[in-house]
Amino acid sequence: MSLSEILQKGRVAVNCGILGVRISRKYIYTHKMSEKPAEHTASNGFESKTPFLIGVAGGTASGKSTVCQRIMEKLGQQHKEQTERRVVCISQDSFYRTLKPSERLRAERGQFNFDHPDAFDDKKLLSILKDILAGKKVEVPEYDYISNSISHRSHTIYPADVVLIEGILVFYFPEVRELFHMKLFVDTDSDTRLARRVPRDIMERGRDLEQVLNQYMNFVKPAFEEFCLPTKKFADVIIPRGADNFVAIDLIVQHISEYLKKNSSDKVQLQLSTLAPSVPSSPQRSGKGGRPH
Ligand SMILES: Nc1ncnc2c1ncn2[C@@H]1O[C@H](COP(=O)(O)OP(=O)(O)O)[C@@H](O)[C@H]1O
Ligand SMILES: O=c1ccn([C@@H]2O[C@H](COP(=O)(O)O)[C@@H](O)[C@H]2O)c(=O)[nH]1
Repeated sequence: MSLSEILQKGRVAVNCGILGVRISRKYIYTHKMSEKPAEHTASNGFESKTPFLIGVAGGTASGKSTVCQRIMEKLGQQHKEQTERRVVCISQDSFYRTLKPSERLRAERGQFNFDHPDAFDDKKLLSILKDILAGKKVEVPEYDYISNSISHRSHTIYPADVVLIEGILVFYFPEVRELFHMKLFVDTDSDTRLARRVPRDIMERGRDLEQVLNQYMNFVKPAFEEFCLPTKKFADVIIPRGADNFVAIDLIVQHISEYLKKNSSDKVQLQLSTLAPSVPSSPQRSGKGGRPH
């Protein structure tokens, strides 16, 4: 059964161990109304030909970016020129707010809470998302984790059919949350997340082991429990094990590709070469004997 068929079935909460699907009444309404998805009557108040906006939340290092990357790859978007992309991805990290001098000093000592909602400029995020939904081209800054600040570089996000926005707290701010047509939550076990965050922060974000562990225990873990985890309830689709969950990713890709196909009469043909369901080739992939997370 395809994800869209599941979506037509009514208000259900399914978790078959592979893919947790939680569908709100509002969401079903949106999709039942959208026989022609190109003109989806958005539940977010934006009507007609606005991009299909997908929020991807989950704890740090749960695999949000990797899941988005897989979705882009499977839709043949990853290697396209920015101007040609029909699916684009943005990170919430681009919307960290500028720190005051005293906060900057604390951040340098690993004593600033980057996992608290106050660390973000949610108004700016909201305004950019509204521009995207209005079909505008926007500039999204790059975040520099070494200097703990927005860098001088930015990416131009051209109007696209589908926009993914990933981040730890994308479902936290109600006005932002309400803009999404689809909400995904990447649900990866916390030990696995910590085991991934340590090497990533050391190798890619210029931290040392002590800093990473202190920050994790003092800020990341408590803030995850207080602010991120409670937003799981807003998700339409929960993806256990993140990017390892080939079945969930295939279902999501199938749903997006159906949307794109119906929306593509006047646009370039999609290259859906990799849409066939992935065949489990290892115990880890099939879930038999793989890592227990
Ligand atoms: N399924 C996976 N198996 C192994 N490593 C993974 C997997 N998913 C993500 N990673 C690695 O874990 C780290 C965090 O993943 P990432 O996708 O950046 O998470 P997030 O965007 O949620 O912070 C990265 O180094 C990434 O390469
Ligand atoms: O300057 C910064 C900004 C953020 N962080 C940490 O990043 C993660 C969010 O990014 P993910 O890719 O989702 O992990 C968050 O937990 C912050 O603690 C940082 O360390 N420094």
